[in-house]
Amino acid sequence: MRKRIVAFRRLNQEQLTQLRQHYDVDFFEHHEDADSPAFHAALAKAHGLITAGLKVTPQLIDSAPHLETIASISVGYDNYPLATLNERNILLCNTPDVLTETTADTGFLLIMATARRAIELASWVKDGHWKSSIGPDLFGSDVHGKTLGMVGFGRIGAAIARRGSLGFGMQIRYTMASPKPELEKELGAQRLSLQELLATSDFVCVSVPLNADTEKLIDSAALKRMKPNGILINISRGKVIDEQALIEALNTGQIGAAGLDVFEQEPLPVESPLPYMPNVVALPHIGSATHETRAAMAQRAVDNMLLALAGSNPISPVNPEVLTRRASV
Ligand SMILES: NC(=O)C1=CN([C@@H]2O[C@H](COP(=O)(O)OP(=O)(O)OC[C@H]3O[C@@H](n4cnc5c(N)ncnc54)[C@H](OP(=O)(O)O)[C@@H]3O)[C@@H](O)[C@H]2O)C=CC1
Ligand SMILES: O=CC(=O)O
Repeated sequence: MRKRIVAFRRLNQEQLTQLRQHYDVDFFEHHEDADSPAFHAALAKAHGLITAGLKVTPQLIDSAPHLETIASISVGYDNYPLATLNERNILLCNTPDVLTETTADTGFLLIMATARRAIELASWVKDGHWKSSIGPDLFGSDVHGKTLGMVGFGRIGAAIARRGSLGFGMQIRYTMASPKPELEKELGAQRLSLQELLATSDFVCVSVPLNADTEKLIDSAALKRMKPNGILINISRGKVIDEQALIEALNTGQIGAAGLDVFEQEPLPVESPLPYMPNVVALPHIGSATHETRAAMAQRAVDNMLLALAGSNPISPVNPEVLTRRASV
């Protein structure tokens, strides 16, 4: 009997055809489908789950007794109950590398847009305020030559730092990462404690994963340590920052501005003040959202799934210990 795959969002026809050469595939294209009886019925029979943006709970895993492999169309895996997956010997795969440069582009877009007040001033022009040349009340601040503090210095953090150092002559600091001697050499990066980095960086850019250690890492005390005109960028996950504390810090002028791609709750609740604050650039979680990169991520998920269900090693497993355990049975 052919194995079955549930595919939830973001796959194109070619990718579905590729999967269907080997497996029966139930495809659910829309976010709302996750609440449908058809989705749950399909999951009850599935050996593989390919998904983007689905909150996978232990209960959901319980309702999928045949599940062997999950291929997430994302690099972050805070949406998955890793302990439950490990208990059930379910392999989880993600999509590192293929989205690194695009997400770093978005990170740098936030740096530029906040420092130069680009969104605020574009609205100002649209609203018909441009009657004469602008004065200092609308000036921004330089990006080149400034200090960029990376909270997390992995794939995406390093790619943002590279843009800052090589393109804009920024001084790079990093924290919340093991020592990176090669990057220190390449970029002149300096490893500091979180407290030192916050106090000395013009831009603080968060690129750590969300987990128990990093939740609310940037809290009210951390925000108080930042420079008065400091700019906070978040390209990782909303819950790494205490959002209420951030709103207060922005309102009281404790920090200069924030560029945010991610939020505690997504989509951002309509009552959130963040998108309306002049010193905030709020984007709808578009770190990797280009045609090229989203296609590459979906393809990586398909490749991971095909390899894993065929009993081979996938390209990017999150919990490879499952493979070792399977091999020893
Ligand atoms: N906005 C968006 O659309 C996107 C957001 N993301 C987010 O960005 C995150 C980072 O991605 P990526 O750079 O590829 O990941 P990496 O694993 O390459 O980098 C993570 C960095 O965080 C550091 N780190 C610090 N504390 C922890 C901890 N408690 N647990 C794990 N790592 C820690 C790591 O340290 P060390 O170097 O010592 O391992 C590493 O430097 C993703 O997890 C995801 O949440 C990713 C893609 C798009
Ligand atoms: O947020 C996106 C991801 O790939 O993680």
